[in-house]
This record gives sequence, structure tokens and C-alpha cells, in this order.
Amino acid sequence: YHMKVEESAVQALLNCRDDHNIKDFNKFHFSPRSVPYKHMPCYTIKMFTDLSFLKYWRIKMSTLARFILYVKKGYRDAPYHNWTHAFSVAHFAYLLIKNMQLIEENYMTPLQALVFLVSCLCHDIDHRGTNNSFQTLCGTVLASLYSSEGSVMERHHLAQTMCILNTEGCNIFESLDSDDYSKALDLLRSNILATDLASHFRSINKQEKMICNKYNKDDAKQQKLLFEMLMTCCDLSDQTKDWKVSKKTAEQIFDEFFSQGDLEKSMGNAPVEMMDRERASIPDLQIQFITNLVIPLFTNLSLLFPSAQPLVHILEHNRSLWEVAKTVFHKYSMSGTKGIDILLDPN
Ligand SMILES: COc1ccc(Cl)c(-c2nnc3c(C)nc4ccc(C(=O)NCC(C)C)cc4n23)c1
Ligand SMILES: [Mg+2]
Ligand SMILES: [Zn+2]
Repeated sequence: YHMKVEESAVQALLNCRDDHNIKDFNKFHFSPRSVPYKHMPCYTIKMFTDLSFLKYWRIKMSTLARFILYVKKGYRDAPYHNWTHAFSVAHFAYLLIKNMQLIEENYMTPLQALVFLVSCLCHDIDHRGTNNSFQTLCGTVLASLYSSEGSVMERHHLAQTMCILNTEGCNIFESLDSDDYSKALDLLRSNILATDLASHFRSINKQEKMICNKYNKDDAKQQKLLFEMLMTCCDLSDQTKDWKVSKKTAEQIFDEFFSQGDLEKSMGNAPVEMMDRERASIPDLQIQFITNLVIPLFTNLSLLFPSAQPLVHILEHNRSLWEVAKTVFHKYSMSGTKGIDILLDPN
């Protein structure tokens, strides 16, 4: 289920005459979170037009505008898992397609690139700010629907996306022939399910092996692994931006985590340390997350695309700033997110 989007809003988006030439929009150092919130739908359209998806796939501008507004409306105002997150994840997909020339270099067909961008935009639709274990632990409706297959939230994000595609005037894939249409939906499903961190852990070793043994663009299994890896890169891409962005993202994430922890406590369940505002050390958790997950992932990306190498250096620099944060936190014996604010950017 999702709320209706007014046709007046669709018209307004079609008439948006934003300057559109925001500086460095297609560079890796650009932070999509610096785009004004009300211009995000406009800049989402810009990504599709910039990649010439509309011409190539005969997507009506009004259909794309309506689709984007339904997707935006499908997100809730959680501290982190909201429309701004969706826009920033999709923006990183746009950067990868453009800067790594994924289509020109035959890493992706034009269809796979279109679905990659759409998957990122939709990958967290209707997120409630609680994770998969919360669904199962509390026996939510979503758990009753999907917990037997796992990836509870991701299956819901996919279901919501399908619902929007089946809404009058929103099916951006309507002009695809039936073969391309079913390929698009299969890839959409695989991409969205790949954003479950648990499935990332299961495939990271295969990704590593594939990249170290000379990636083969024509092997469908390797292609699937690459798309899964790229989805996680996009989902975690805030960490490749400057310190202010990655610090602010961490604040939003732990705001969400600690609210889940509070909710679990109020239900008589003890939250994991990461979600317990009394026990969690944000600097330690960020150092672990960047060390164990983000850096290995972007190192693999840079092995395949050397132009991603600078992103790994930014990750290492941001991690070193969390090391600094650690000393500051302990010196002032801080907990929760309040300690982060006093951190002057030491650069
Ligand atoms: C790709 O899917 C997701 C889903 C949800 C989230 Cl919040 C994230 C995510 N995006 N940025 C971050 C940052 C900066 N820190 C994080 C610290 C911990 C965890 C976490 O879930 N840890 C438990 C797990 C390892 C068993 C996730 C974090 N995270 C990514
Ligand atoms: Mg997710
Ligand atoms: Zn996400």
C-alpha cells in the first residue's frame, strides 16, 4: 500500500527549472546530500536524462516523474533510512555508470544500467528504521510474510517497488519487450535482495576470488556477483565522502539504532550493544565497520576499477578521524552521539 501522489505534484516536477548544472554533480567528491531536499526529484530526473535512459528506453518523462514521486512518497521519515538516503545511493550508482563507463566498457548492458539505478532508488522503500532481526524478534507483520526466506526488509522493499511499477502511469519499464521486461524484474529482485548485509557477508569471498582471477564480463554468474558488490558500494557510499558527511551519516544511523534499542528495552528485550545507547561506543563501532566491511569492499572495487583507488584513501582517512574521536570521547567520557559534535574537523 502507498499514498497517492497528486497530479499537480507531477506537473510541478515536470516544470522544475532548477539550474541543473550544480558544480561537479558527476564527480566522486560531490555529496548528493548537499542537494536541497526539494530539488532531489529534479536531480533524479537529471541522472536518467544524463545517462540517456529516456531516449534509449522510450520512457515518457511524465511516467518517470510520477514514478520518482511515488518512490519518494514510499519512504518514511526515519533518521537514516529515508528518501535522502535513497537519492544518495542512486547518485553513487550514477557516478559509477558515468565515471567507470560501465556501459561503454561492457560491464553492463544499457538495460542492466537502467535497472541498477532504479534498484538503488527503491532499495529501502518503506523502511521503518528497524533491522531484520527486530522484525523476527518482535514478530512483525513483515516477519510473518517473509521471515521463512530471510532478508525480511529487503523482500518488503522489493514488494513495494513492484506495487509502484504496477500503479497507473508509473511503469517506467512499460515499453520494454517481454524478454527485457522479465530480465529487468529478475535483476531488480537480485539487486534489492543483495542490499541485505547478511547476504553481502555470504558473497564477499566469491567477489574477492572473482576479482583476483581476472573478471570475465561474459560470465553471467560473475556479472551477478559484480552487481551485488556494486549495490553494497552504493549503499555504503556516504563513507567515501568527506568527514562531515560520513560523521553526519553515522549520527543518523546511531540515532536510528538507539531508537530501536530503546524500543526493544520497552518491550522487555535486551538490545545488542550496537543498539544500546548506554553501552555502544560509536567510534569503535565505526572503526570496526569501516575496517571489516567498507575498506575490503572498496579495495575490491579499486582492484577492478583503479579510478576508485582514491575512495579507499578517503575511507582510511575517515577511519583515522574516528581513531581521534575515540580519544576525545574517552577523555570527556562521552557516550551516544553528543560527543561527535564537539569534534572540530582536524583537517
Ligand atoms: C548495506 O546494508 C546496510 C543496512 C543497514 C545499515 Cl545501518 C547499513 C550501514 N550503512 N552505513 C553504515 C555505517 C556507517 N555503519 C554501520 C554500522 C553497523 C551496521 C550494521 O548493520 N551492523 C550489523 C551487521 C554488520 C551484522 C551498519 C552500518 N551502516 C548498511
Ligand atoms: Mg536496506
Ligand atoms: Zn540502504
